[in-house]
Amino acid sequence: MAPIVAGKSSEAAVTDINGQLGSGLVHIRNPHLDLMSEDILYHFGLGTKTHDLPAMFSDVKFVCVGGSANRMKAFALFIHKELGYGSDQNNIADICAGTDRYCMFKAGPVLAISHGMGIPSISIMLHELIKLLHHANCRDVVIIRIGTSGGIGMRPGTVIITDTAVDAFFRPQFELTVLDKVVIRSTELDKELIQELLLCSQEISQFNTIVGHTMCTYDFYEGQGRLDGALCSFSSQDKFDYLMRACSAGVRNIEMESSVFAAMCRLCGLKAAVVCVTLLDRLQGDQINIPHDVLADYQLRPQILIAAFIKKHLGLNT
Ligand SMILES: O=P(O)(O)O[C@@H]1C[C@H](O)[C@@H](CO)O1
Ligand SMILES: O=c1cc[nH]c(=O)[nH]1
Repeated sequence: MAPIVAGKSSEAAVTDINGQLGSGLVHIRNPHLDLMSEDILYHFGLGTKTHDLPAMFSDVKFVCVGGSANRMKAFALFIHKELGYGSDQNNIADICAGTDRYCMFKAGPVLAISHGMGIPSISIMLHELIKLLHHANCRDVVIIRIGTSGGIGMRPGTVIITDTAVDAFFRPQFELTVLDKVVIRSTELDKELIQELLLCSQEISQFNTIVGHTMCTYDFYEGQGRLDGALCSFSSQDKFDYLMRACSAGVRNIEMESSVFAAMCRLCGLKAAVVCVTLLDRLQGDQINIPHDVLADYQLRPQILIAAFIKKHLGLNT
């Protein structure tokens, strides 16, 4: 089946998006939505008739997303304190408490949301998040994924800012089957935002941060060339050769959400970035066996960088 390549149509999309970016509004690319009298954001437990979304969210300027609910709650508490709103846990309530699919916390202009693991999970969250930002009339929103990853030839604890998310063939694209057609979308991320984040990390100077390609896979084990899953059909040499080819193609880390995140945010005119810490060097092994306190310290690194970035944007001292 011939895929629908996003080449020409995505160029048209960029023109569209630029127009939309002028107003700063989120670009919803679905004509059916206007015909609906109510929109239920089922996995958030929110809706346009049951909740006053503009009153709840119109001041949102930064959205931070990550896989784990606990990490995103910890980030919400951290940013709440960093922005000077205090450290009282009681001030942070889960806005999606009506459902256990995702959790969502708000600290002033910052929204923190968990997205679970993998492309299907983050993509459902993004559909509802992007519609939420649209219904709430949010403007000039920056969205950042703060996650964990496996590095390739990187010292564990290195923070990688993604320039382009690539697939398992190292192509800068995300493929989705829509009806019975394969749709291909670009996974390029905002260059200006990448440089701003890199500068921020140099200013805080607390950990090594680099810019590179991030490979996004559909699986943690075989899909990332691990030898320690329940199934494995390749040799350790095959694994090593594949990771070395990825490295030669510019891939510096591997995770499981960046491609659909980049593609959807780009098409909807959202300035987006992916910032992931590496938990291990995949050329050295597959198992994540670092002590709990080291893991906690590593997971904090993208949060520290993004907190500094947000504070800088808000004109607060870092
Ligand atoms: O945001 P997180 O740390 O969940 O991202 C990576 C990619 C997968 O979701 C998960 C695998 O452990 O970690
Ligand atoms: O190796 C790793 C570590 C975290 N997340 C991944 O997807 N892969």
